[in-house]
Amino acid sequence: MATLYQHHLLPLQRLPNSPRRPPPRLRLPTKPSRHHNRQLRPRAAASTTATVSAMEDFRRWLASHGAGDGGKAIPAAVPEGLGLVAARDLPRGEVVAEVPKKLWMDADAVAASDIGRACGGGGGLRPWVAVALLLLSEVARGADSPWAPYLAILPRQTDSTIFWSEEELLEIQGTQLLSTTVGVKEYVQSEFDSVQAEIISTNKDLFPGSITFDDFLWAFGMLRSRVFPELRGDKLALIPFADLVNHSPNITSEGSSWEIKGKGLFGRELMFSLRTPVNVKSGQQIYIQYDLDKSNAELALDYGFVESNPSRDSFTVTLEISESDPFYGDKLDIAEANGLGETAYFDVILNEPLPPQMLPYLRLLCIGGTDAFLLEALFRNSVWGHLELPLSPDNEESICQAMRDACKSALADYHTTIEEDEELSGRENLQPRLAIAIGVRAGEKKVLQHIDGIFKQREEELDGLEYYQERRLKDLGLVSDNGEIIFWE
Ligand SMILES: C[S@@+](CC[C@H](N)C(=O)[O-])C[C@H]1O[C@@H](n2cnc3c(N)ncnc32)[C@H](O)[C@@H]1O
Repeated sequence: MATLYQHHLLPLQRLPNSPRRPPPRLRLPTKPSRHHNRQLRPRAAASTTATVSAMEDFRRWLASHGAGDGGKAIPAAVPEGLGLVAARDLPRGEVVAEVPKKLWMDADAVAASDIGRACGGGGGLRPWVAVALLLLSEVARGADSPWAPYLAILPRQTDSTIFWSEEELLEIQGTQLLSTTVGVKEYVQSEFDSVQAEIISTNKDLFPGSITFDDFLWAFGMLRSRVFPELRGDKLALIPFADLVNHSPNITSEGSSWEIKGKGLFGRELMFSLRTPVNVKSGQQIYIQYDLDKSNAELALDYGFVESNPSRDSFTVTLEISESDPFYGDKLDIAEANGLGETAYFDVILNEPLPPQMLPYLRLLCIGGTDAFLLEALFRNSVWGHLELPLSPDNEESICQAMRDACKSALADYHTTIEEDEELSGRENLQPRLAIAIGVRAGEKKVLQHIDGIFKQREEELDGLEYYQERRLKDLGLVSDNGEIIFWE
């Protein structure tokens, strides 16, 4: 029988970011922004002044390195923290920021740095770990760092769930987002443990103060929220200036808003070039679309915001062939032959049909009794085709029941109802993190209700469906047009 995982309630006390941890000792950027945990650390008036001068330093730094593009976009304070504001009317497609490679924090910058020298060019490290270490070591250098004006304007936090306190995480109790957040932090912790042992503790000169897990998590969070999606993996790079551009849900164009091109003599100097995807009036903020494919949970985890668009509400259904299933081996063979495995993940989106392979996989999991003959080797090449349509009333009823039970039990694990969430979300002056929590948990529940609705409707239609045996008889010409079985007189 199938095992259905809806989500995992993870013990909060295991979060690596427990308040018992000592505060970070590395001096991280102090840019005040709305991302500061307002409840715990209200913005100090003095630091606002520091930001103004930090912004001026940053603009000067950009100008002195030939970054910009004729001053069309100006880094400025905006509701999302910092952003890019149009200095004049800009038509769609206009280049608004050009950033030469010498300013990027990427694998080549790591290789050329002391970090690169300390670890053989940095090539043995995961790309994000290498750039994270570069970021932290440059922060440690303070004013001596060539990137100092950029580092000074980076936020101390975003509203990504990786930065939430345990109390804030309680607001997403029972959600898949909590489970993912805990998993990501555990992953970052394990990477931190190894670089701490192998690089940080053995290169005290590069990291004169101690680097804590919170520092490393900050670096991870900066990369996660600022790297342009296509620049992941080996190409991972922080692009100062261009990375100030914020996201707007109103921009729905598919194409990329940026490119890397050669400039200068023989096009030798690489330049990151950002374009505005829409017309922007002078004084308005320039926005792009970060990623049309990300769910609200992914937006919350990566960037610390969500959208009210229902197509961002999604729930990942995890299905698994149970090892105790008497047909485990055959079912696994069939799943593998069709590109799936013992465990399969299906992202269901609100108000959209189920992913195409979900029903066949579910039917496979629930095969038993008189349908088991389909698992025989004789059917191996054709079985998936049969699974795409209902097999038998018993099998179809089992998948409906399994999914409806799973949805019911998942819905029972949330600590609020959709109605309560909707009431809360209508309140004024909602804290950004609470608004994210409400958006994600309401979205997950709506998707679970949507899945339940699909299987409820199917349950009601069970009698009217056509099953394998009828299809087979039809193929053999043994069923008349009105559905009667043809007998010989
Ligand atoms: C690439 S950075 C953009 C620059 C950033 N605003 C800053 O102050 O440095 C991405 C971060 O900007 C913020 N952001 C971008 N678009 C946003 C939006 N539509 N709503 C809320 N925050 C947004 C989030 O904190 C996100 O993690």
